[in-house]
Amino acid sequence: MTGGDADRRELLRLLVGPWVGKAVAVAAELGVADGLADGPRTGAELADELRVRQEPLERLLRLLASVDLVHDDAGRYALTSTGELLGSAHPASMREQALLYDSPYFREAWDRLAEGVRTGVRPFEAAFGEDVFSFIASRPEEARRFSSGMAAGVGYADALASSFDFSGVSKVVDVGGGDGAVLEAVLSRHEHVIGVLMDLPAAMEPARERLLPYIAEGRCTVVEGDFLQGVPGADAHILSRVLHNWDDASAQRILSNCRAAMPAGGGRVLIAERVLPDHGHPWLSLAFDVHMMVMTGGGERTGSEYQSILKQAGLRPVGETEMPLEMRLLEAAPVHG
Ligand SMILES: C[S@@+](CC[C@H](N)C(=O)[O-])C[C@H]1O[C@@H](n2cnc3c(N)ncnc32)[C@H](O)[C@@H]1O
Repeated sequence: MTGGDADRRELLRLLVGPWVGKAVAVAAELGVADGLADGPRTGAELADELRVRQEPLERLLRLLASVDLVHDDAGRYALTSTGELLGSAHPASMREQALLYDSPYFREAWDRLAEGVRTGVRPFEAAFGEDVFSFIASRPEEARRFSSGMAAGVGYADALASSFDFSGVSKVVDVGGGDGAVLEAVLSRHEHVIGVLMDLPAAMEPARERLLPYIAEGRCTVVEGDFLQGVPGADAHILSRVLHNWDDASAQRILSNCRAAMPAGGGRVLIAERVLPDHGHPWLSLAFDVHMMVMTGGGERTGSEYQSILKQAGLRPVGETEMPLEMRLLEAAPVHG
């Protein structure tokens, strides 16, 4: 029978999803994981440390326990391995991603989803009258939060740096490289490679901060530029989570600009994206597909859709590797080269 208790609970689980997401973001904001990083605490100890009220904190913690972010350790709250990722000092910390996804402008853009589906307008632009990158450009606090939130979501950077054979590459350009988390992974693993990070002005400061050791060594430069106009030359161009922000015409333009900046007879474009399968419903990739529709007017593509935009840009796929978080590394080479 349909409409039984199990169906209703399942639907309710989805409907209250935003409440749970908000509770996780609030835990990140209050520093719950930092407060538990050195070991289990009673509710009273944690409330004292975080300077919050014990009773509402314990109710928040009970909800976090229901989704396996904390657990009961002999009457004290302790982090699970998932909960540890909300700690700001964790090497793979996702705290900044939790804070970014809770940004009011993310929510306001999502509030326009119905309008976007009804009329085809871009929800972010309907909400704010400009595109997301212009919006961020005039708000330094949001630019910083965007950079650190994106960097916290780059849990595939080491996989990218080790999946591709960089032995024949002397110079790499990270096109739209954000705060440089991907380029940092490449430069740290491949000491013979020099790198250029290219992005909009708002990304310059966080990128220079992260890449400072490599800039000091003379192995890295950080440059402002518009990838729709052109990109610096290199043996390899990285496009990590860039193409999914753009419609096909602009994505082709970015790829053509990389193609034009490749050395005669070679070069690679390394595309890190979620690639939609022809069949099946991978929830993470599909959630990001709708998120891209809301935020940028872009979207995730299937393998054949990537092949088609590569072809239009004079490129051909030459390799594909699975990475964590449903990400893939697509390698492309010039069609004639
Ligand atoms: C989704 S972020 C990805 C950042 C980084 N590659 C990563 O994977 O973490 C997209 C990046 O594209 C940059 N961007 C947007 N429009 C650009 C343009 N016209 N020229 C250069 N960079 C641009 C943004 O500033 C942002 O850093």
